[in-house]
Amino acid sequence: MTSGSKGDKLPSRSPSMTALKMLGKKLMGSSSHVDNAHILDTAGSNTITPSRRAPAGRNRSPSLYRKNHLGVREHHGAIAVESVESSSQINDLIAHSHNPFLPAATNTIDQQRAPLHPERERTVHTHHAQTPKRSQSFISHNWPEEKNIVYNPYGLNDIGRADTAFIDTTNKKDDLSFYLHDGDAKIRMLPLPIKDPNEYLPENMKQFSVHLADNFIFDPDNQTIGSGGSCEVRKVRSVYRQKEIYALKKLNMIYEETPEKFYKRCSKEFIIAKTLSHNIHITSTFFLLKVPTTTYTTRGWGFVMELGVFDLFQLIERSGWRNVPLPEKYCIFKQIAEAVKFCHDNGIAHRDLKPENVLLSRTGVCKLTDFGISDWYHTDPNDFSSPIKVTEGMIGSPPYTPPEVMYWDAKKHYPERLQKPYNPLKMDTYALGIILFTLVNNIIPFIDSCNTDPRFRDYENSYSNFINHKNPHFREKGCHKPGPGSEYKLAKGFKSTDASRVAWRLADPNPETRYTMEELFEDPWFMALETCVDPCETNIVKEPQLKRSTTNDGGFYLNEADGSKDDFDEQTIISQEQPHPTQPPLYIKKARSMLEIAESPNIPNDKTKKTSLPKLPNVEKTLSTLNENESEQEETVDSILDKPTPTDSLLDSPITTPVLNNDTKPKPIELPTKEMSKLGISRNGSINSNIRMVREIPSSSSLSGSSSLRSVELTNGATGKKRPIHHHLDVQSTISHAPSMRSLASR
Ligand SMILES: Nc1ncnc2c1ncn2[C@@H]1O[C@H](COP(=O)(O)OP(=O)(O)OP(=O)(O)O)[C@@H](O)[C@H]1O
Repeated sequence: MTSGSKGDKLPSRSPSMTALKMLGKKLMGSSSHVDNAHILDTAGSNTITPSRRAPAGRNRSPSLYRKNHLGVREHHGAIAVESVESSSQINDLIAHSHNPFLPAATNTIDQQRAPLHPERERTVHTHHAQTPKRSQSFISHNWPEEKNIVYNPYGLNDIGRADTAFIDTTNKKDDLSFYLHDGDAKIRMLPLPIKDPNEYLPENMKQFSVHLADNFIFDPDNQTIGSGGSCEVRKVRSVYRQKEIYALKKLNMIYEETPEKFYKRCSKEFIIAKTLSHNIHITSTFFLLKVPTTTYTTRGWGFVMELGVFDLFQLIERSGWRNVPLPEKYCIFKQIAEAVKFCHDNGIAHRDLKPENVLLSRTGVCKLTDFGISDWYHTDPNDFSSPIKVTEGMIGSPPYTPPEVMYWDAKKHYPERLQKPYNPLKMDTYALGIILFTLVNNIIPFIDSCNTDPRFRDYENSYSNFINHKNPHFREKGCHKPGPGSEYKLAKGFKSTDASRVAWRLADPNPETRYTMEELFEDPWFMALETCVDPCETNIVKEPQLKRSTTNDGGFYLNEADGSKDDFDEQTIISQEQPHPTQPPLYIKKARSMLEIAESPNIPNDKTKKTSLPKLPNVEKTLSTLNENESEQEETVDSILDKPTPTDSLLDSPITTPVLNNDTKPKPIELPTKEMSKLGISRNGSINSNIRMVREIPSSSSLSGSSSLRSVELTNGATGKKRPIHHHLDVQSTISHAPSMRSLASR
């Protein structure tokens, strides 16, 4: 059961933090943070440079929920990659931003030479101020700098490509993709041809098939089950086993992003997500595929992922959440902590932890997702003994973003001296602390983790008060004395001074003394927490089968591994119809007769030879639905994919629990240098990928109720997936359609 009615067919925008903030406003009886600009004027003069004070009543975005990704830069241990820019400098760069890909010709030349000083070539570029036509929902977002585009010997692929003309996003006249909207002003269309994801993936991740339509079909209800700043999430089914349902995270190119940057950003997210897809607390990400244009989706790239039932935010916002016993909340917290630990153990900092990025499986297992701004945190991503790479710039989602990162928020106008490189791991531990506060108090503790927020100032004062008067050793390593008690507003809800210790130590405003993950896992209270999931359980969702792969000439290859499976009992013939005079024929298959199957159960399977395979049903339908204008286009695989894919009316199978059967152990990340170069990732692992905007929350109707899930959990008990201690999905909701939240969020 979700926050919305089951019959609701309209995808609802997420109330997200806006809703929490609204709730916070109600519960805490304080003025909204939209009014906080004046606080800047009244805050201590030592922290705010008068000349930089925000004018009272400055016009902030109606959307309080936002992610800022302005001017993120990385340091490599002691080696600074470039001089520190202040907010004002960043703003200057915004005003004079240029795209490192520019001009296209220069860019391709640049790609052919190794820079003498790659770091120097990374300059900060932001687009925050000069977006010509930004949709309302993007107003509050800072745009990622264009940086870290380094020597890319493989970028030669771009030479002569149609999309090189689109690289200049600062010059809208030349950027034809700017005009290629799908009707939604937010989303830009990628120029054709859509690039092959394999071009951007390291050898060990290259995929047999790169087209969604080869092996998947859209779920018939075709609903958006979630969306974020640069994605929309829909259900897809395996062509072969239609009961197997997965999530397709369709990635959108956004304003100011070049196609090349889009490809690099998405492939980086995919590589990280896939690398981590070996843990029960990480949402499995399977494939990075080309997605065709459909009735509701524009062409592009998308991830096929494990399907979550809903995210943790949606659970917390339910009215019944406040009745959830603390041990169950702590169980959720520990599961998230396990996920974060796994990321860190694998060299990755998540950097955007928040309830929206924790999905719940059908059996109530918490799974971390959204690695869109995650990064390798070692200076050498392949060497886990190398120093931690510190970060600069504003990233993340307030209030889960710690104070040391908030100093980089240009909107806060903090003095430069406060903007110091920070440890991304401490970002994650701080966010864990805020998540724990939120789980326990049913509300975020404050809106921004910085002193422009009066609630945060209260918290800081309480922190100092507790240390000065109650426990002077509180911040010392190994001190497990009781934390603050019920006399402190943000400790009361824990009903345990041990639990409050953990929350406060994690959300320590001072990063130097903040709990590390190691300290968290050594904390006696945390260690004693019982979870309903065995943390050693490595079973993850079964990877969908890829059996067919479209070739460049429109035919298909058969996957040797899967091709002889008995559920694939067709034979192929060559179609008489040719899609285009210049194109070779499409290969289609006809069903084999029972006699033929009996005579030869297995299909001859020679992977070196192109096997004639069926033109997929959806592609066939697609071809028949070409509209006049589009049919004038030369038909390539890409153009076929670009046509609407009709939904398959035969799909009416009930949703079933994906099979959990993978025993793969976590592996350290191994990313060859050349592959990293190809991705535009420097040796320090940095890449400009920090693009975040307003998110939406799935329509509740797309999500299943929990009553049937309990039985799933119990029947699966024998496989050891989850101990039936808690059922985290059983949270009542009586305010599923709070209009104020929805309407505010959808403004
Ligand atoms: N695999 C999935 N199964 C079900 N729902 C999902 C899945 N992945 C994402 N969602 C839903 O879509 C939302 C947005 O997804 P995600 O956070 O990955 O996108 P994003 O563009 O990075 O969003 P944001 O801007 O909030 O970070 C999630 O909060 C969740 O509600």
